[in-house]
Amino acid sequence: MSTRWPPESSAPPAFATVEGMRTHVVDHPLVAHKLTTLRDERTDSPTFRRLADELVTLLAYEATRDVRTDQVDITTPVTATTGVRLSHPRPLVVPIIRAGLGMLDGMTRLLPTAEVGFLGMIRDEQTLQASTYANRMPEDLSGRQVYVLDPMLATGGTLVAAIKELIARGADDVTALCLLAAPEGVERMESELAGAPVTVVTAAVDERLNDDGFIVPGLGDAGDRMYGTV
Ligand SMILES: O=P(O)(O)OC[C@H]1O[C@H](OP(=O)(O)OP(=O)(O)O)[C@H](O)[C@@H]1O
Ligand SMILES: O=c1cc[nH]c(=O)[nH]1
Ligand SMILES: [Mg+2]
Repeated sequence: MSTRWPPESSAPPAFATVEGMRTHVVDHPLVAHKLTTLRDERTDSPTFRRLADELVTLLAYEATRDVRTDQVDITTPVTATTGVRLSHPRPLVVPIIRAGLGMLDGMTRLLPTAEVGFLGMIRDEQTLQASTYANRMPEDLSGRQVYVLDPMLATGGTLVAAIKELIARGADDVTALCLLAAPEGVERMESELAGAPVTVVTAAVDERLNDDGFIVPGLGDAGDRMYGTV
């Protein structure tokens, strides 16, 4: 079950569980407002970058709902009490270069102590196959929570490959933050990562992919719009 774009009704937020993988569509008027401007072809690169940054911070609020914490004792100016702090080891944030880099500041604004790793991936325009051209991540991710940043979940090839690599290194809890997802990509994630500890948090699940593998209605090529290469 997913909330589709355009919305058909004032449906409640979708939070679906399929064999372990969860898809969470953040249903909030501010998210919808910013996403609409992001989609608009008239939006220029500086505005696109600013909106992507703002949207990530809103998504991150939901995506970090299960971030691990430890109880700590503190003393306020009034009395002793208990609270929580983020656990060690710290979460790892992995932006998928190129377009995912535009989501990094928005994420680390909420998680300033997170470690950051990098994956450079590109999707072949003809075959739509994803390949990795850069990998700078800790070798051992045993027991780590990881947040992957990629604005577009289209066929799912990029995110499935990225998440398989993280799980192979030992990550035991992976959350992907995407600005937009296609139903085809969500279904591929659910089938190829069935049973894996994976959550997708997105601002919307759109209608479909077109013949070129682009999300419809989508927002075009996120990397090109972010970095002005159109
Ligand atoms: O779900 P998929 O079908 O794999 O497509 C999604 C990927 O495509 C885009 O990257 P692109 O290859 O355009 O690289 P870029 O970020 O450098 O522009 C996007 O940023 C995702 O990483
Ligand atoms: O619609 C799409 C699909 C893949 N990558 C993008 O940037 N946009
Ligand atoms: Mg691109």
